[in-house]
This record gives sequence, C-alpha cells and structure tokens, in this order.
Amino acid sequence: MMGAVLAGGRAKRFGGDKLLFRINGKSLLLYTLERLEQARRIDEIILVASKENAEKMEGFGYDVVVDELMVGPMGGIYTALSLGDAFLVAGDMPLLVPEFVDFIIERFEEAKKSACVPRWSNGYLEPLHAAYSGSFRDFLEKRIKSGNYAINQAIRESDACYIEIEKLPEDWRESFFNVNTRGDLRRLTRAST
Ligand SMILES: Nc1nc2c(ncn2[C@@H]2O[C@H](COP(=O)(O)OP(=O)(O)OP(=O)(O)O)[C@@H](O)[C@H]2O)c(=O)[nH]1
Ligand SMILES: [Mg+2]
Repeated sequence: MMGAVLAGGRAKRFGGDKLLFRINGKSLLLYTLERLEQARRIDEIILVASKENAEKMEGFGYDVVVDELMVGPMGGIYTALSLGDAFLVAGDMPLLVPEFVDFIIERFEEAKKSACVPRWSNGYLEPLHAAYSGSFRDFLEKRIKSGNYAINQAIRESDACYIEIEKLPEDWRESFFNVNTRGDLRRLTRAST
C-alpha cells in the first residue's frame, strides 16, 4: 500500500520549519520516513506538500504531490487519495511503530471499508495515522465544496472501521506521538531512535 505523508503544514505552534528541524543531525521528517519505510506493507511513499515547500520536500527523494487546497489535514488526505488507497500519516510523527502501521493496513484490507482509523475508548480518533480508500475521496469532496473541513466528523459519518487502541500492545501508543511545539522535542531526544 502507498504511504502518504502530510508535509504541507505551516507549523505555527512550532515556529519555523518544523519538518526540516534537525534533532541529533536528522530532520524530524526523516525520522518519520525511516519508520514508515520499515513497515512491510508499505511499498511506496509520497509526500503531500504545499506549493511553498514542495521543492524542499523533493530533496527527500520521494514523489511529491502538491496540496492545492491548503485547508488543513482533510485537504491533504483528499490530495493523497487522488493516487489511490493510502496509509496516511503526519510528517511530524517520528516515533511511528512500523508493526502498528502494518496492523492497520491488514485490518483495512480485510474490512473493505472506506477507512480504518484508530480510536481511543473515549471516542477520540487518530485520523492522521489511518488507512483510507480512494473512494473516501469522493465522500470528502462534497464536504470540502461546502467548506466543512472537520475530518473526525467526516470519518464518523462514513462507514469506517475502527481499531480499538486500548486492546493493542501499550508500547504501540508512542506511534501517535507528534511534535507540535519545541518542548515536544524533549521526548524525541530521550527516545532511542
Ligand atoms: N499537505 C498538507 N499538510 C498539512 C496541512 N496541515 C497540516 N499538515 C501537515 O500535517 C501534519 C500535522 O499537522 P499539524 O500538527 O497541525 O502541523 P502544522 O499545521 O504544520 O502546525 P500548526 O500550524 O502548529 O498547527 C504536519 O506534518 C503538517 O506538515 C495541510 O493543509 N496540507
Ligand atoms: Mg495544523
């Protein structure tokens, strides 16, 4: 399955070029890409960039698609799915667990639903660490046209299948860790990546 990495955000909370920020000499995005590469069920990776950073993103050596919408994650997902089914992940998730990625893709392929999304017992979803079908794109199109960019609501109103997070190995949860502020980097410098 294709792995699509969202990499077109403006990183307002972080300030500056979050994905290119180097931690121990390696960019944040490269941490994420290296983990994604290790997933056996990922056979191709694309980066979903913005017009502004597409050139820089090409430097990573993967195909880059430009998100023309720039309305947040939903637009990035919509853009990625123009190339077919995808496991979608945010570029700022450096502790991605490859086995967990494979697990989600397997569930997605068995379930034959429009999406397969991890869910916490309180109902909170992890839409930027989930598998989506190309047909989910048509479902998003109407919402985007009417200016409704709420991805969680879109998933809930679709026929998505859910993966109950608390039933899985506890150490898989670090896969959801994402860097929003400079303070979040402390966790990464401590982790053995
Ligand atoms: N292609 C694309 N990627 C996006 C978009 N919005 C966010 N992203 C990416 O999605 C990931 C998670 O988003 P956020 O944590 O909100 O990052 P961000 O939007 O850059 O940061 P903030 O401005 O602080 O919200 C990051 O890797 C972003 O680069 C978008 O509109 N289009
Ligand atoms: Mg954002």
